[in-house]
Amino acid sequence: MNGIEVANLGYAYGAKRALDDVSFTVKTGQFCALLGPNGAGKSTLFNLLTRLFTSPEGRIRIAGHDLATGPRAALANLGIVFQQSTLDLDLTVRQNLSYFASLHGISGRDAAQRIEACLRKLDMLARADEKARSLNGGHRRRAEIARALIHDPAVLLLDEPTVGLDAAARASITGHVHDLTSDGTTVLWATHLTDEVAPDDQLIVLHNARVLADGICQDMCGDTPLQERFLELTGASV
Ligand SMILES: Nc1ncnc2c1ncn2[C@@H]1O[C@H](COP(=O)(O)OP(=O)(O)OP(=O)(O)O)[C@@H](O)[C@H]1O
Repeated sequence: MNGIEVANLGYAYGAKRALDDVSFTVKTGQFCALLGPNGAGKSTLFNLLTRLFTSPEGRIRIAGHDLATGPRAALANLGIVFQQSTLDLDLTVRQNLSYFASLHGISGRDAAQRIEACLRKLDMLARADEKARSLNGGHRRRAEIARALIHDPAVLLLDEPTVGLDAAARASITGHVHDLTSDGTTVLWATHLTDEVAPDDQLIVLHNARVLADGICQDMCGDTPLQERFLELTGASV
């Protein structure tokens, strides 16, 4: 089974085509970087994958579940990290995760064990009882990623999760999220930063509403640096 299947997806804002005949598959346990310049259609795609938007054009399957005909099962398999932080800054990290666990109907010992396990995956257990407000930007992001894993989703979506962070925090978060694939989590990571993509990641280049390229990064680039290859493909600046 694949983590994500998107087939012939289209979306328009009035006359403006934001996605046009977009198709791709992300295998279970694969890290997939969705790379595109501003306006490529990344946010629109995320809004469709999370069902904030719906479209009559095309089909989306999450962990084998059709998002249109089986939205409950599809969304239960989805963890989401939005570009803007949604932590409650007055709660501790543990309380933020506990709140999310409740929303998913998880409580008691089960919730406590999941919170510990998710925080451990992001190397955030030592900060569990600190208020979110006292954390730096990188740690806040790691807490949010841990929170997105609380219901053990098969697929994790992250929309430009490193925006506004320094190089060290970006590298740490990128590394932690790559590690999540080792237990079979499928990751779709939207970015416009080529240094967040590893050679064996799947890379989908989105430009002007269409998929320009889809493959394993090192196969796509050969000896050419990704930044250069990206510019060749899009003619855009990153
Ligand atoms: N509400 C809207 N009405 C009209 N056009 C829109 C609307 N939202 C987005 N668009 C257009 O649709 C296209 C795709 O936008 P989208 O936000 O999905 O791109 P993006 O890749 O996420 O860009 P960014 O990195 O800047 O967030 C762009 O040309 C954008 O101007």
